[in-house]
Amino acid sequence: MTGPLLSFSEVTRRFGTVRALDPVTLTVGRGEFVSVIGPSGCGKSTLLRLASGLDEASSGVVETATDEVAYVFQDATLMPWRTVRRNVELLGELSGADREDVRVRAQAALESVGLADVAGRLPRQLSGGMRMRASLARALVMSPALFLFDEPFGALDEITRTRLNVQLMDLFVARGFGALFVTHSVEESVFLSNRVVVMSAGPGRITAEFTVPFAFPRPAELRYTAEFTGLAGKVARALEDAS
Ligand SMILES: Nc1ncnc2c1ncn2[C@@H]1O[C@H](COP(=O)(O)OP(=O)(O)OP(=O)(O)O)[C@@H](O)[C@H]1O
Repeated sequence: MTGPLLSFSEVTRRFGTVRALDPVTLTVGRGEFVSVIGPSGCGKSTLLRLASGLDEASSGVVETATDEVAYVFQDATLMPWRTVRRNVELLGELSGADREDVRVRAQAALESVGLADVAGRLPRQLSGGMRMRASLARALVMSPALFLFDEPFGALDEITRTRLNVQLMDLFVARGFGALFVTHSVEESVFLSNRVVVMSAGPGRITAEFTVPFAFPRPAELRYTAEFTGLAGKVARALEDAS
Protein backbone atom coordinates (compact mmCIF):
# COMPACT_ATOMS: atom_id res chain seq x y z
CA MET A 1 0.00 0.00 0.00
CA THR A 2 1.20 3.52 -0.75
CA GLY A 3 0.51 6.82 1.02
CA PRO A 4 1.07 7.76 4.64
CA LEU A 5 0.05 5.55 7.54
CA LEU A 6 -1.37 8.52 9.39
CA SER A 7 -2.25 11.96 8.12
CA PHE A 8 -3.68 15.13 9.60
CA SER A 9 -4.93 17.60 6.99
CA GLU A 10 -5.74 21.09 8.26
CA VAL A 11 -7.00 19.59 11.53
CA THR A 12 -8.42 21.83 14.25
CA ARG A 13 -9.85 20.94 17.66
CA ARG A 14 -11.77 23.32 19.88
CA PHE A 15 -13.01 22.67 23.39
CA GLY A 16 -15.69 25.31 23.86
CA THR A 17 -13.83 28.57 23.40
CA VAL A 18 -10.38 26.95 23.79
CA ARG A 19 -8.57 26.48 20.50
CA ALA A 20 -6.53 23.39 21.36
CA LEU A 21 -5.27 22.88 17.80
CA ASP A 22 -5.07 25.41 15.00
CA PRO A 23 -4.89 23.88 11.54
CA VAL A 24 -2.30 21.13 11.82
CA THR A 25 -1.05 19.24 8.79
CA LEU A 26 1.23 16.31 9.52
CA THR A 27 1.92 12.83 8.14
CA VAL A 28 3.59 9.69 9.46
CA GLY A 29 4.79 7.35 6.72
CA ARG A 30 5.17 3.60 6.92
CA GLY A 31 8.25 2.79 8.94
CA GLU A 32 8.69 6.43 9.87
CA PHE A 33 9.29 7.66 13.43
CA VAL A 34 7.96 11.16 14.05
CA SER A 35 8.32 12.94 17.40
CA VAL A 36 6.20 15.84 18.57
CA ILE A 37 7.71 18.15 21.13
CA GLY A 38 6.18 21.28 22.62
CA PRO A 39 5.28 23.14 25.80
CA SER A 40 2.63 21.85 28.16
CA GLY A 41 -0.89 22.35 26.82
CA CYS A 42 0.08 22.78 23.14
CA GLY A 43 -2.16 19.92 22.07
CA LYS A 44 0.20 16.93 21.83
CA SER A 45 -2.13 14.50 23.63
CA THR A 46 -5.04 15.89 21.63
CA LEU A 47 -3.17 14.96 18.43
CA LEU A 48 -2.72 11.40 19.68
CA ARG A 49 -6.35 11.08 20.74
CA LEU A 50 -7.45 12.26 17.30
CA ALA A 51 -5.08 9.77 15.65
CA SER A 52 -6.45 6.90 17.75
CA GLY A 53 -10.09 7.78 17.13
CA LEU A 54 -10.70 8.51 20.83
CA ASP A 55 -11.55 12.09 19.87
CA GLU A 56 -12.88 13.85 16.76
CA ALA A 57 -11.53 16.88 14.92
CA SER A 58 -13.59 20.09 14.89
CA SER A 59 -12.57 20.54 11.25
CA GLY A 60 -10.09 18.99 8.82
CA VAL A 61 -9.42 15.32 8.17
CA VAL A 62 -7.55 12.67 10.19
CA GLU A 63 -6.85 9.49 8.26
CA THR A 64 -5.19 6.25 9.33
CA ALA A 65 -4.34 3.66 6.71
CA THR A 66 -4.35 0.79 9.22
CA ASP A 67 -6.56 -0.68 11.96
CA GLU A 68 -3.48 -2.03 13.72
CA VAL A 69 -2.80 0.89 16.06
CA ALA A 70 -1.17 0.61 19.50
CA TYR A 71 -1.35 3.34 22.14
CA VAL A 72 1.35 3.46 24.82
CA PHE A 73 0.93 5.85 27.76
CA GLN A 74 3.29 7.20 30.40
CA ASP A 75 1.48 5.01 32.90
CA ALA A 76 2.12 1.34 32.07
CA THR A 77 -1.49 0.46 33.06
CA LEU A 78 -0.74 -3.18 33.86
CA MET A 79 -3.30 -5.26 35.71
CA PRO A 80 -1.86 -5.71 39.21
CA TRP A 81 -3.27 -9.22 39.75
CA ARG A 82 -1.94 -10.65 36.48
CA THR A 83 1.62 -11.82 36.01
CA VAL A 84 3.78 -9.99 33.47
CA ARG A 85 3.19 -12.80 30.96
CA ARG A 86 -0.59 -12.72 31.46
CA ASN A 87 -0.54 -8.92 31.08
CA VAL A 88 1.41 -9.22 27.85
CA GLU A 89 -1.06 -11.82 26.58
CA LEU A 90 -4.05 -9.62 27.41
CA LEU A 91 -4.64 -7.81 24.10
CA GLY A 92 -4.13 -11.01 22.13
CA GLU A 93 -6.66 -12.75 24.37
CA LEU A 94 -9.17 -9.93 23.99
CA SER A 95 -8.79 -10.04 20.19
CA GLY A 96 -10.03 -13.63 20.27
CA ALA A 97 -6.84 -14.96 18.64
CA ASP A 98 -5.87 -18.60 19.06
CA ARG A 99 -4.59 -19.23 22.64
CA GLU A 100 -1.40 -20.99 21.56
CA ASP A 101 -0.66 -18.35 18.94
CA VAL A 102 -1.02 -15.61 21.58
CA ARG A 103 1.28 -17.53 23.93
CA VAL A 104 3.98 -17.80 21.24
CA ARG A 105 3.67 -14.12 20.29
CA ALA A 106 3.75 -13.04 23.95
CA GLN A 107 6.91 -15.06 24.54
CA ALA A 108 8.57 -13.43 21.50
CA ALA A 109 7.50 -9.96 22.71
CA LEU A 110 8.80 -10.66 26.23
CA GLU A 111 12.12 -11.76 24.78
CA SER A 112 12.35 -8.71 22.52
CA VAL A 113 12.08 -6.36 25.51
CA GLY A 114 14.32 -8.52 27.74
CA LEU A 115 11.61 -9.58 30.22
CA ALA A 116 11.38 -13.32 29.55
CA ASP A 117 13.17 -14.11 32.82
CA VAL A 118 10.67 -12.19 34.96
CA ALA A 119 7.50 -13.15 33.09
CA GLY A 120 6.12 -14.93 36.17
CA ARG A 121 6.34 -11.84 38.41
CA LEU A 122 3.53 -9.48 39.29
CA PRO A 123 3.78 -5.82 38.12
CA ARG A 124 4.50 -4.57 41.66
CA GLN A 125 7.62 -6.76 41.69
CA LEU A 126 9.07 -4.83 38.71
CA SER A 127 10.95 -1.53 38.46
CA GLY A 128 9.33 1.40 36.62
CA GLY A 129 11.46 0.73 33.55
CA MET A 130 10.51 -2.95 33.53
CA ARG A 131 6.84 -2.06 33.82
CA MET A 132 7.15 0.19 30.80
CA ARG A 133 8.89 -2.61 28.88
CA ALA A 134 5.99 -4.92 29.80
CA SER A 135 3.58 -2.30 28.47
CA LEU A 136 5.57 -2.16 25.22
CA ALA A 137 5.59 -5.98 24.97
CA ARG A 138 1.81 -6.05 25.48
CA ALA A 139 1.42 -3.69 22.49
CA LEU A 140 3.96 -5.61 20.38
CA VAL A 141 1.93 -8.83 20.65
CA MET A 142 -0.55 -7.33 18.21
CA SER A 143 2.24 -6.43 15.71
CA PRO A 144 0.83 -2.92 15.22
CA ALA A 145 1.64 -1.03 12.03
CA LEU A 146 1.33 2.27 13.90
CA PHE A 147 2.39 3.13 17.44
CA LEU A 148 1.11 6.19 19.28
CA PHE A 149 3.31 7.06 22.26
CA ASP A 150 2.27 9.62 24.87
CA GLU A 151 5.45 10.37 26.82
CA PRO A 152 6.11 6.71 27.59
CA PHE A 153 9.41 7.33 29.39
CA GLY A 154 8.54 10.64 31.06
CA ALA A 155 8.38 9.22 34.58
CA LEU A 156 11.66 7.29 34.40
CA ASP A 157 15.11 8.28 35.61
CA GLU A 158 17.63 9.44 32.99
CA ILE A 159 19.68 6.23 32.79
CA THR A 160 16.63 3.98 32.46
CA ARG A 161 15.17 6.34 29.91
CA THR A 162 18.33 6.30 27.81
CA ARG A 163 18.41 2.48 27.88
CA LEU A 164 14.77 2.24 26.89
CA ASN A 165 15.35 4.69 24.05
CA VAL A 166 17.95 2.31 22.62
CA GLN A 167 15.65 -0.66 23.15
CA LEU A 168 12.73 1.08 21.47
CA MET A 169 14.94 2.09 18.57
CA ASP A 170 16.04 -1.55 18.16
CA LEU A 171 12.38 -2.63 18.10
CA PHE A 172 11.61 0.07 15.56
CA VAL A 173 14.44 -1.17 13.32
CA ALA A 174 13.40 -4.82 13.72
CA ARG A 175 9.64 -4.35 13.30
CA GLY A 176 9.46 -1.35 10.98
CA PHE A 177 6.31 0.18 12.48
CA GLY A 178 5.33 3.83 12.06
CA ALA A 179 5.32 5.94 15.20
CA LEU A 180 3.99 9.24 16.46
CA PHE A 181 5.91 9.89 19.67
CA VAL A 182 5.07 12.69 22.12
CA THR A 183 7.88 13.75 24.42
CA HIS A 184 9.25 16.67 26.43
CA SER A 185 12.84 15.54 25.85
CA VAL A 186 14.77 17.10 22.98
CA GLU A 187 17.50 14.46 23.18
CA GLU A 188 15.03 11.60 23.09
CA SER A 189 13.18 13.09 20.13
CA VAL A 190 16.34 13.51 18.06
CA PHE A 191 17.75 10.11 19.00
CA LEU A 192 14.62 8.18 18.04
CA SER A 193 13.15 10.02 15.10
CA ASN A 194 13.29 10.45 11.37
CA ARG A 195 11.54 13.76 11.93
CA VAL A 196 10.97 16.08 14.90
CA VAL A 197 7.97 18.40 14.89
CA VAL A 198 7.91 21.38 17.27
CA MET A 199 4.56 22.74 18.43
CA SER A 200 3.66 25.96 20.21
CA ALA A 201 0.74 26.60 22.52
CA GLY A 202 -2.25 28.90 22.48
CA PRO A 203 -3.49 27.67 20.03
CA GLY A 204 -1.44 24.56 19.30
CA ARG A 205 0.26 24.64 15.93
CA ILE A 206 3.43 23.37 14.25
CA THR A 207 6.15 26.01 14.32
CA ALA A 208 9.20 24.05 13.16
CA GLU A 209 10.12 20.71 11.67
CA PHE A 210 13.52 18.99 11.56
CA THR A 211 14.66 16.00 9.52
CA VAL A 212 17.09 13.81 11.47
CA PRO A 213 19.70 12.51 9.05
CA PHE A 214 21.38 9.77 11.14
CA ALA A 215 21.14 6.21 9.78
CA PHE A 216 19.47 3.43 11.80
CA PRO A 217 20.38 1.56 13.91
CA ARG A 218 21.81 4.39 15.97
CA PRO A 219 24.44 3.67 18.61
CA ALA A 220 23.83 5.14 22.09
CA GLU A 221 27.12 7.07 21.68
CA LEU A 222 25.59 9.05 18.81
CA ARG A 223 24.31 11.44 21.49
CA TYR A 224 27.83 12.60 22.25
CA THR A 225 28.75 13.54 18.68
CA ALA A 226 28.94 17.14 17.48
CA GLU A 227 26.38 16.43 14.71
CA PHE A 228 23.86 15.18 17.26
CA THR A 229 24.33 17.95 19.81
CA GLY A 230 24.26 20.54 17.01
CA LEU A 231 20.87 19.33 15.79
CA ALA A 232 19.54 18.91 19.35
CA GLY A 233 20.57 22.53 19.98
CA LYS A 234 18.53 23.70 16.98
CA VAL A 235 15.48 21.76 18.19
CA ALA A 236 15.93 23.17 21.71
CA ARG A 237 16.06 26.71 20.34
CA ALA A 238 12.89 26.14 18.29
CA LEU A 239 11.23 24.77 21.42
CA GLU A 240 12.25 27.85 23.41
CA ASP A 241 10.83 30.08 20.64
CA ALA A 242 7.59 28.08 20.81
CA SER A 243 7.26 28.34 24.60
N1 LIG B 1 -11.52 17.47 27.19
C1 LIG B 1 -11.08 18.73 27.21
N2 LIG B 1 -11.88 19.74 27.57
C2 LIG B 1 -11.47 21.03 27.59
N3 LIG B 1 -10.22 21.41 27.25
C3 LIG B 1 -9.35 20.44 26.89
C4 LIG B 1 -9.73 19.06 26.86
N4 LIG B 1 -8.64 18.33 26.47
C5 LIG B 1 -7.65 19.22 26.27
N5 LIG B 1 -8.05 20.48 26.53
C6 LIG B 1 -7.26 21.71 26.37
O1 LIG B 1 -6.63 21.65 25.11
C7 LIG B 1 -5.28 22.12 25.18
C8 LIG B 1 -4.33 21.02 24.74
O2 LIG B 1 -4.32 19.94 25.67
P1 LIG B 1 -3.38 18.65 25.52
O3 LIG B 1 -3.66 17.76 26.67
O4 LIG B 1 -3.53 18.10 24.15
O5 LIG B 1 -1.94 19.32 25.65
P2 LIG B 1 -0.49 18.61 25.80
O6 LIG B 1 0.40 19.33 24.86
O7 LIG B 1 -0.63 17.15 25.64
O8 LIG B 1 -0.12 18.98 27.29
P3 LIG B 1 0.94 18.26 28.30
O9 LIG B 1 2.28 18.39 27.66
O10 LIG B 1 0.83 19.08 29.56
O11 LIG B 1 0.49 16.85 28.47
C9 LIG B 1 -5.08 22.58 26.61
O12 LIG B 1 -5.34 23.95 26.66
C10 LIG B 1 -6.12 21.80 27.38
O13 LIG B 1 -6.52 22.49 28.55
